[in-house]
Amino acid sequence: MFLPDHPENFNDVSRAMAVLQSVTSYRISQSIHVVAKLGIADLLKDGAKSSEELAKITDSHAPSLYRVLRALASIGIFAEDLNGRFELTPLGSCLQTDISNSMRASAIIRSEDVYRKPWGHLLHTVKTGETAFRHVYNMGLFDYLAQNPQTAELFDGAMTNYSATIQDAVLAAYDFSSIQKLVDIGGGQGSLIAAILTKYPTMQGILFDQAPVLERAKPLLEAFGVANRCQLIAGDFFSSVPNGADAYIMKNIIHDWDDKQAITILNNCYQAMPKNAKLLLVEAVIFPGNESSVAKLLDLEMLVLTGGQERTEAQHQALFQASGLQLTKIISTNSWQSVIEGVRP
Ligand SMILES: C[S@@+](CC[C@H](N)C(=O)[O-])C[C@H]1O[C@@H](n2cnc3c(N)ncnc32)[C@H](O)[C@@H]1O
Repeated sequence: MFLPDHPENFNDVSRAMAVLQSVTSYRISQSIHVVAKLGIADLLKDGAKSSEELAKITDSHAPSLYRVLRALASIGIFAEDLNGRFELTPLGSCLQTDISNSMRASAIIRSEDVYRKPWGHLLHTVKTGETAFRHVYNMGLFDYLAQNPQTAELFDGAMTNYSATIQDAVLAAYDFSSIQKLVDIGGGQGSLIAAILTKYPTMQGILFDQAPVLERAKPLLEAFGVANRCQLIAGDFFSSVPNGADAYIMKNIIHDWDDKQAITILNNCYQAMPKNAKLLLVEAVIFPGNESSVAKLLDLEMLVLTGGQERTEAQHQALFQASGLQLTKIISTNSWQSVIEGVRP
């Protein structure tokens, strides 16, 4: 956060500068987008390179690339040495491709048209309540992704990046040991179910998502060595979900949808669940108060892109109740997401 924690302690100029830093943060996101897209962090993983060398490999304009790298070095993304060569820093390392804490796909997609154009229409959403994405593209985000496979691949990669940052916290906070068969509804590329199946070697899994997404999930499940215990089932969670498992998990699904749609998905789970089966949501819970909150900012992505929302405990409770489910507990994790556990009574 750029804004000072206690703005009342700052003078007029420092307050104005703090606001200006937030207002101009696009300079940073656009610059990170460029270096992520050019794969600069991957090119630096074996050692420092000059902007001329990097420009030659990436077919770029060296003086312009230098200015972008210099600016990013000023905020710790890279470091420039005395010979004008750039090297990776711990922050810049996160822009590499094949590492567990990679944010490269996230950095790229955030400044692509699929995100950037709708964000330019936030005012329209605030004036009318219409989701900016629908206003711009005349369809929902997931229909757009189905029609744009390259963007969809990037989106899945960004979700996988995101998941990697919280799934250890989920595994540490929640005991899955009583579960024999777990269905991950809208599980994307399967990184969460793969991590759970790895920790629980006798558990069987089902990864449920749209067919093209499942195609992209196969390599990840194979890489984790769990493909033989994880069935892939394609379908539409607005119609039905696989029957008869003793637990169902949905990570960052319900927040994509408005209350009516969320209740339809939850009720389809209810219909498929045997008595006493568990439903687990991995979602943010919005708490009252003005503390800085990842969830309150992510909520704006839902406002702009999907038409969903991040929810308070009472709002989650109301969704469960309207779907026939009983919310049993909310377990906070060592991340900004919680595990919300429910049961089919
Ligand atoms: C925000 S992503 C979450 C992916 C994954 N759970 C994660 O946290 O990384 C939403 C997922 O829902 C899937 N999805 C969207 N609409 C769907 C539908 N109607 N039926 C099944 N899956 C759907 C998308 O393909 C995508 O994988």
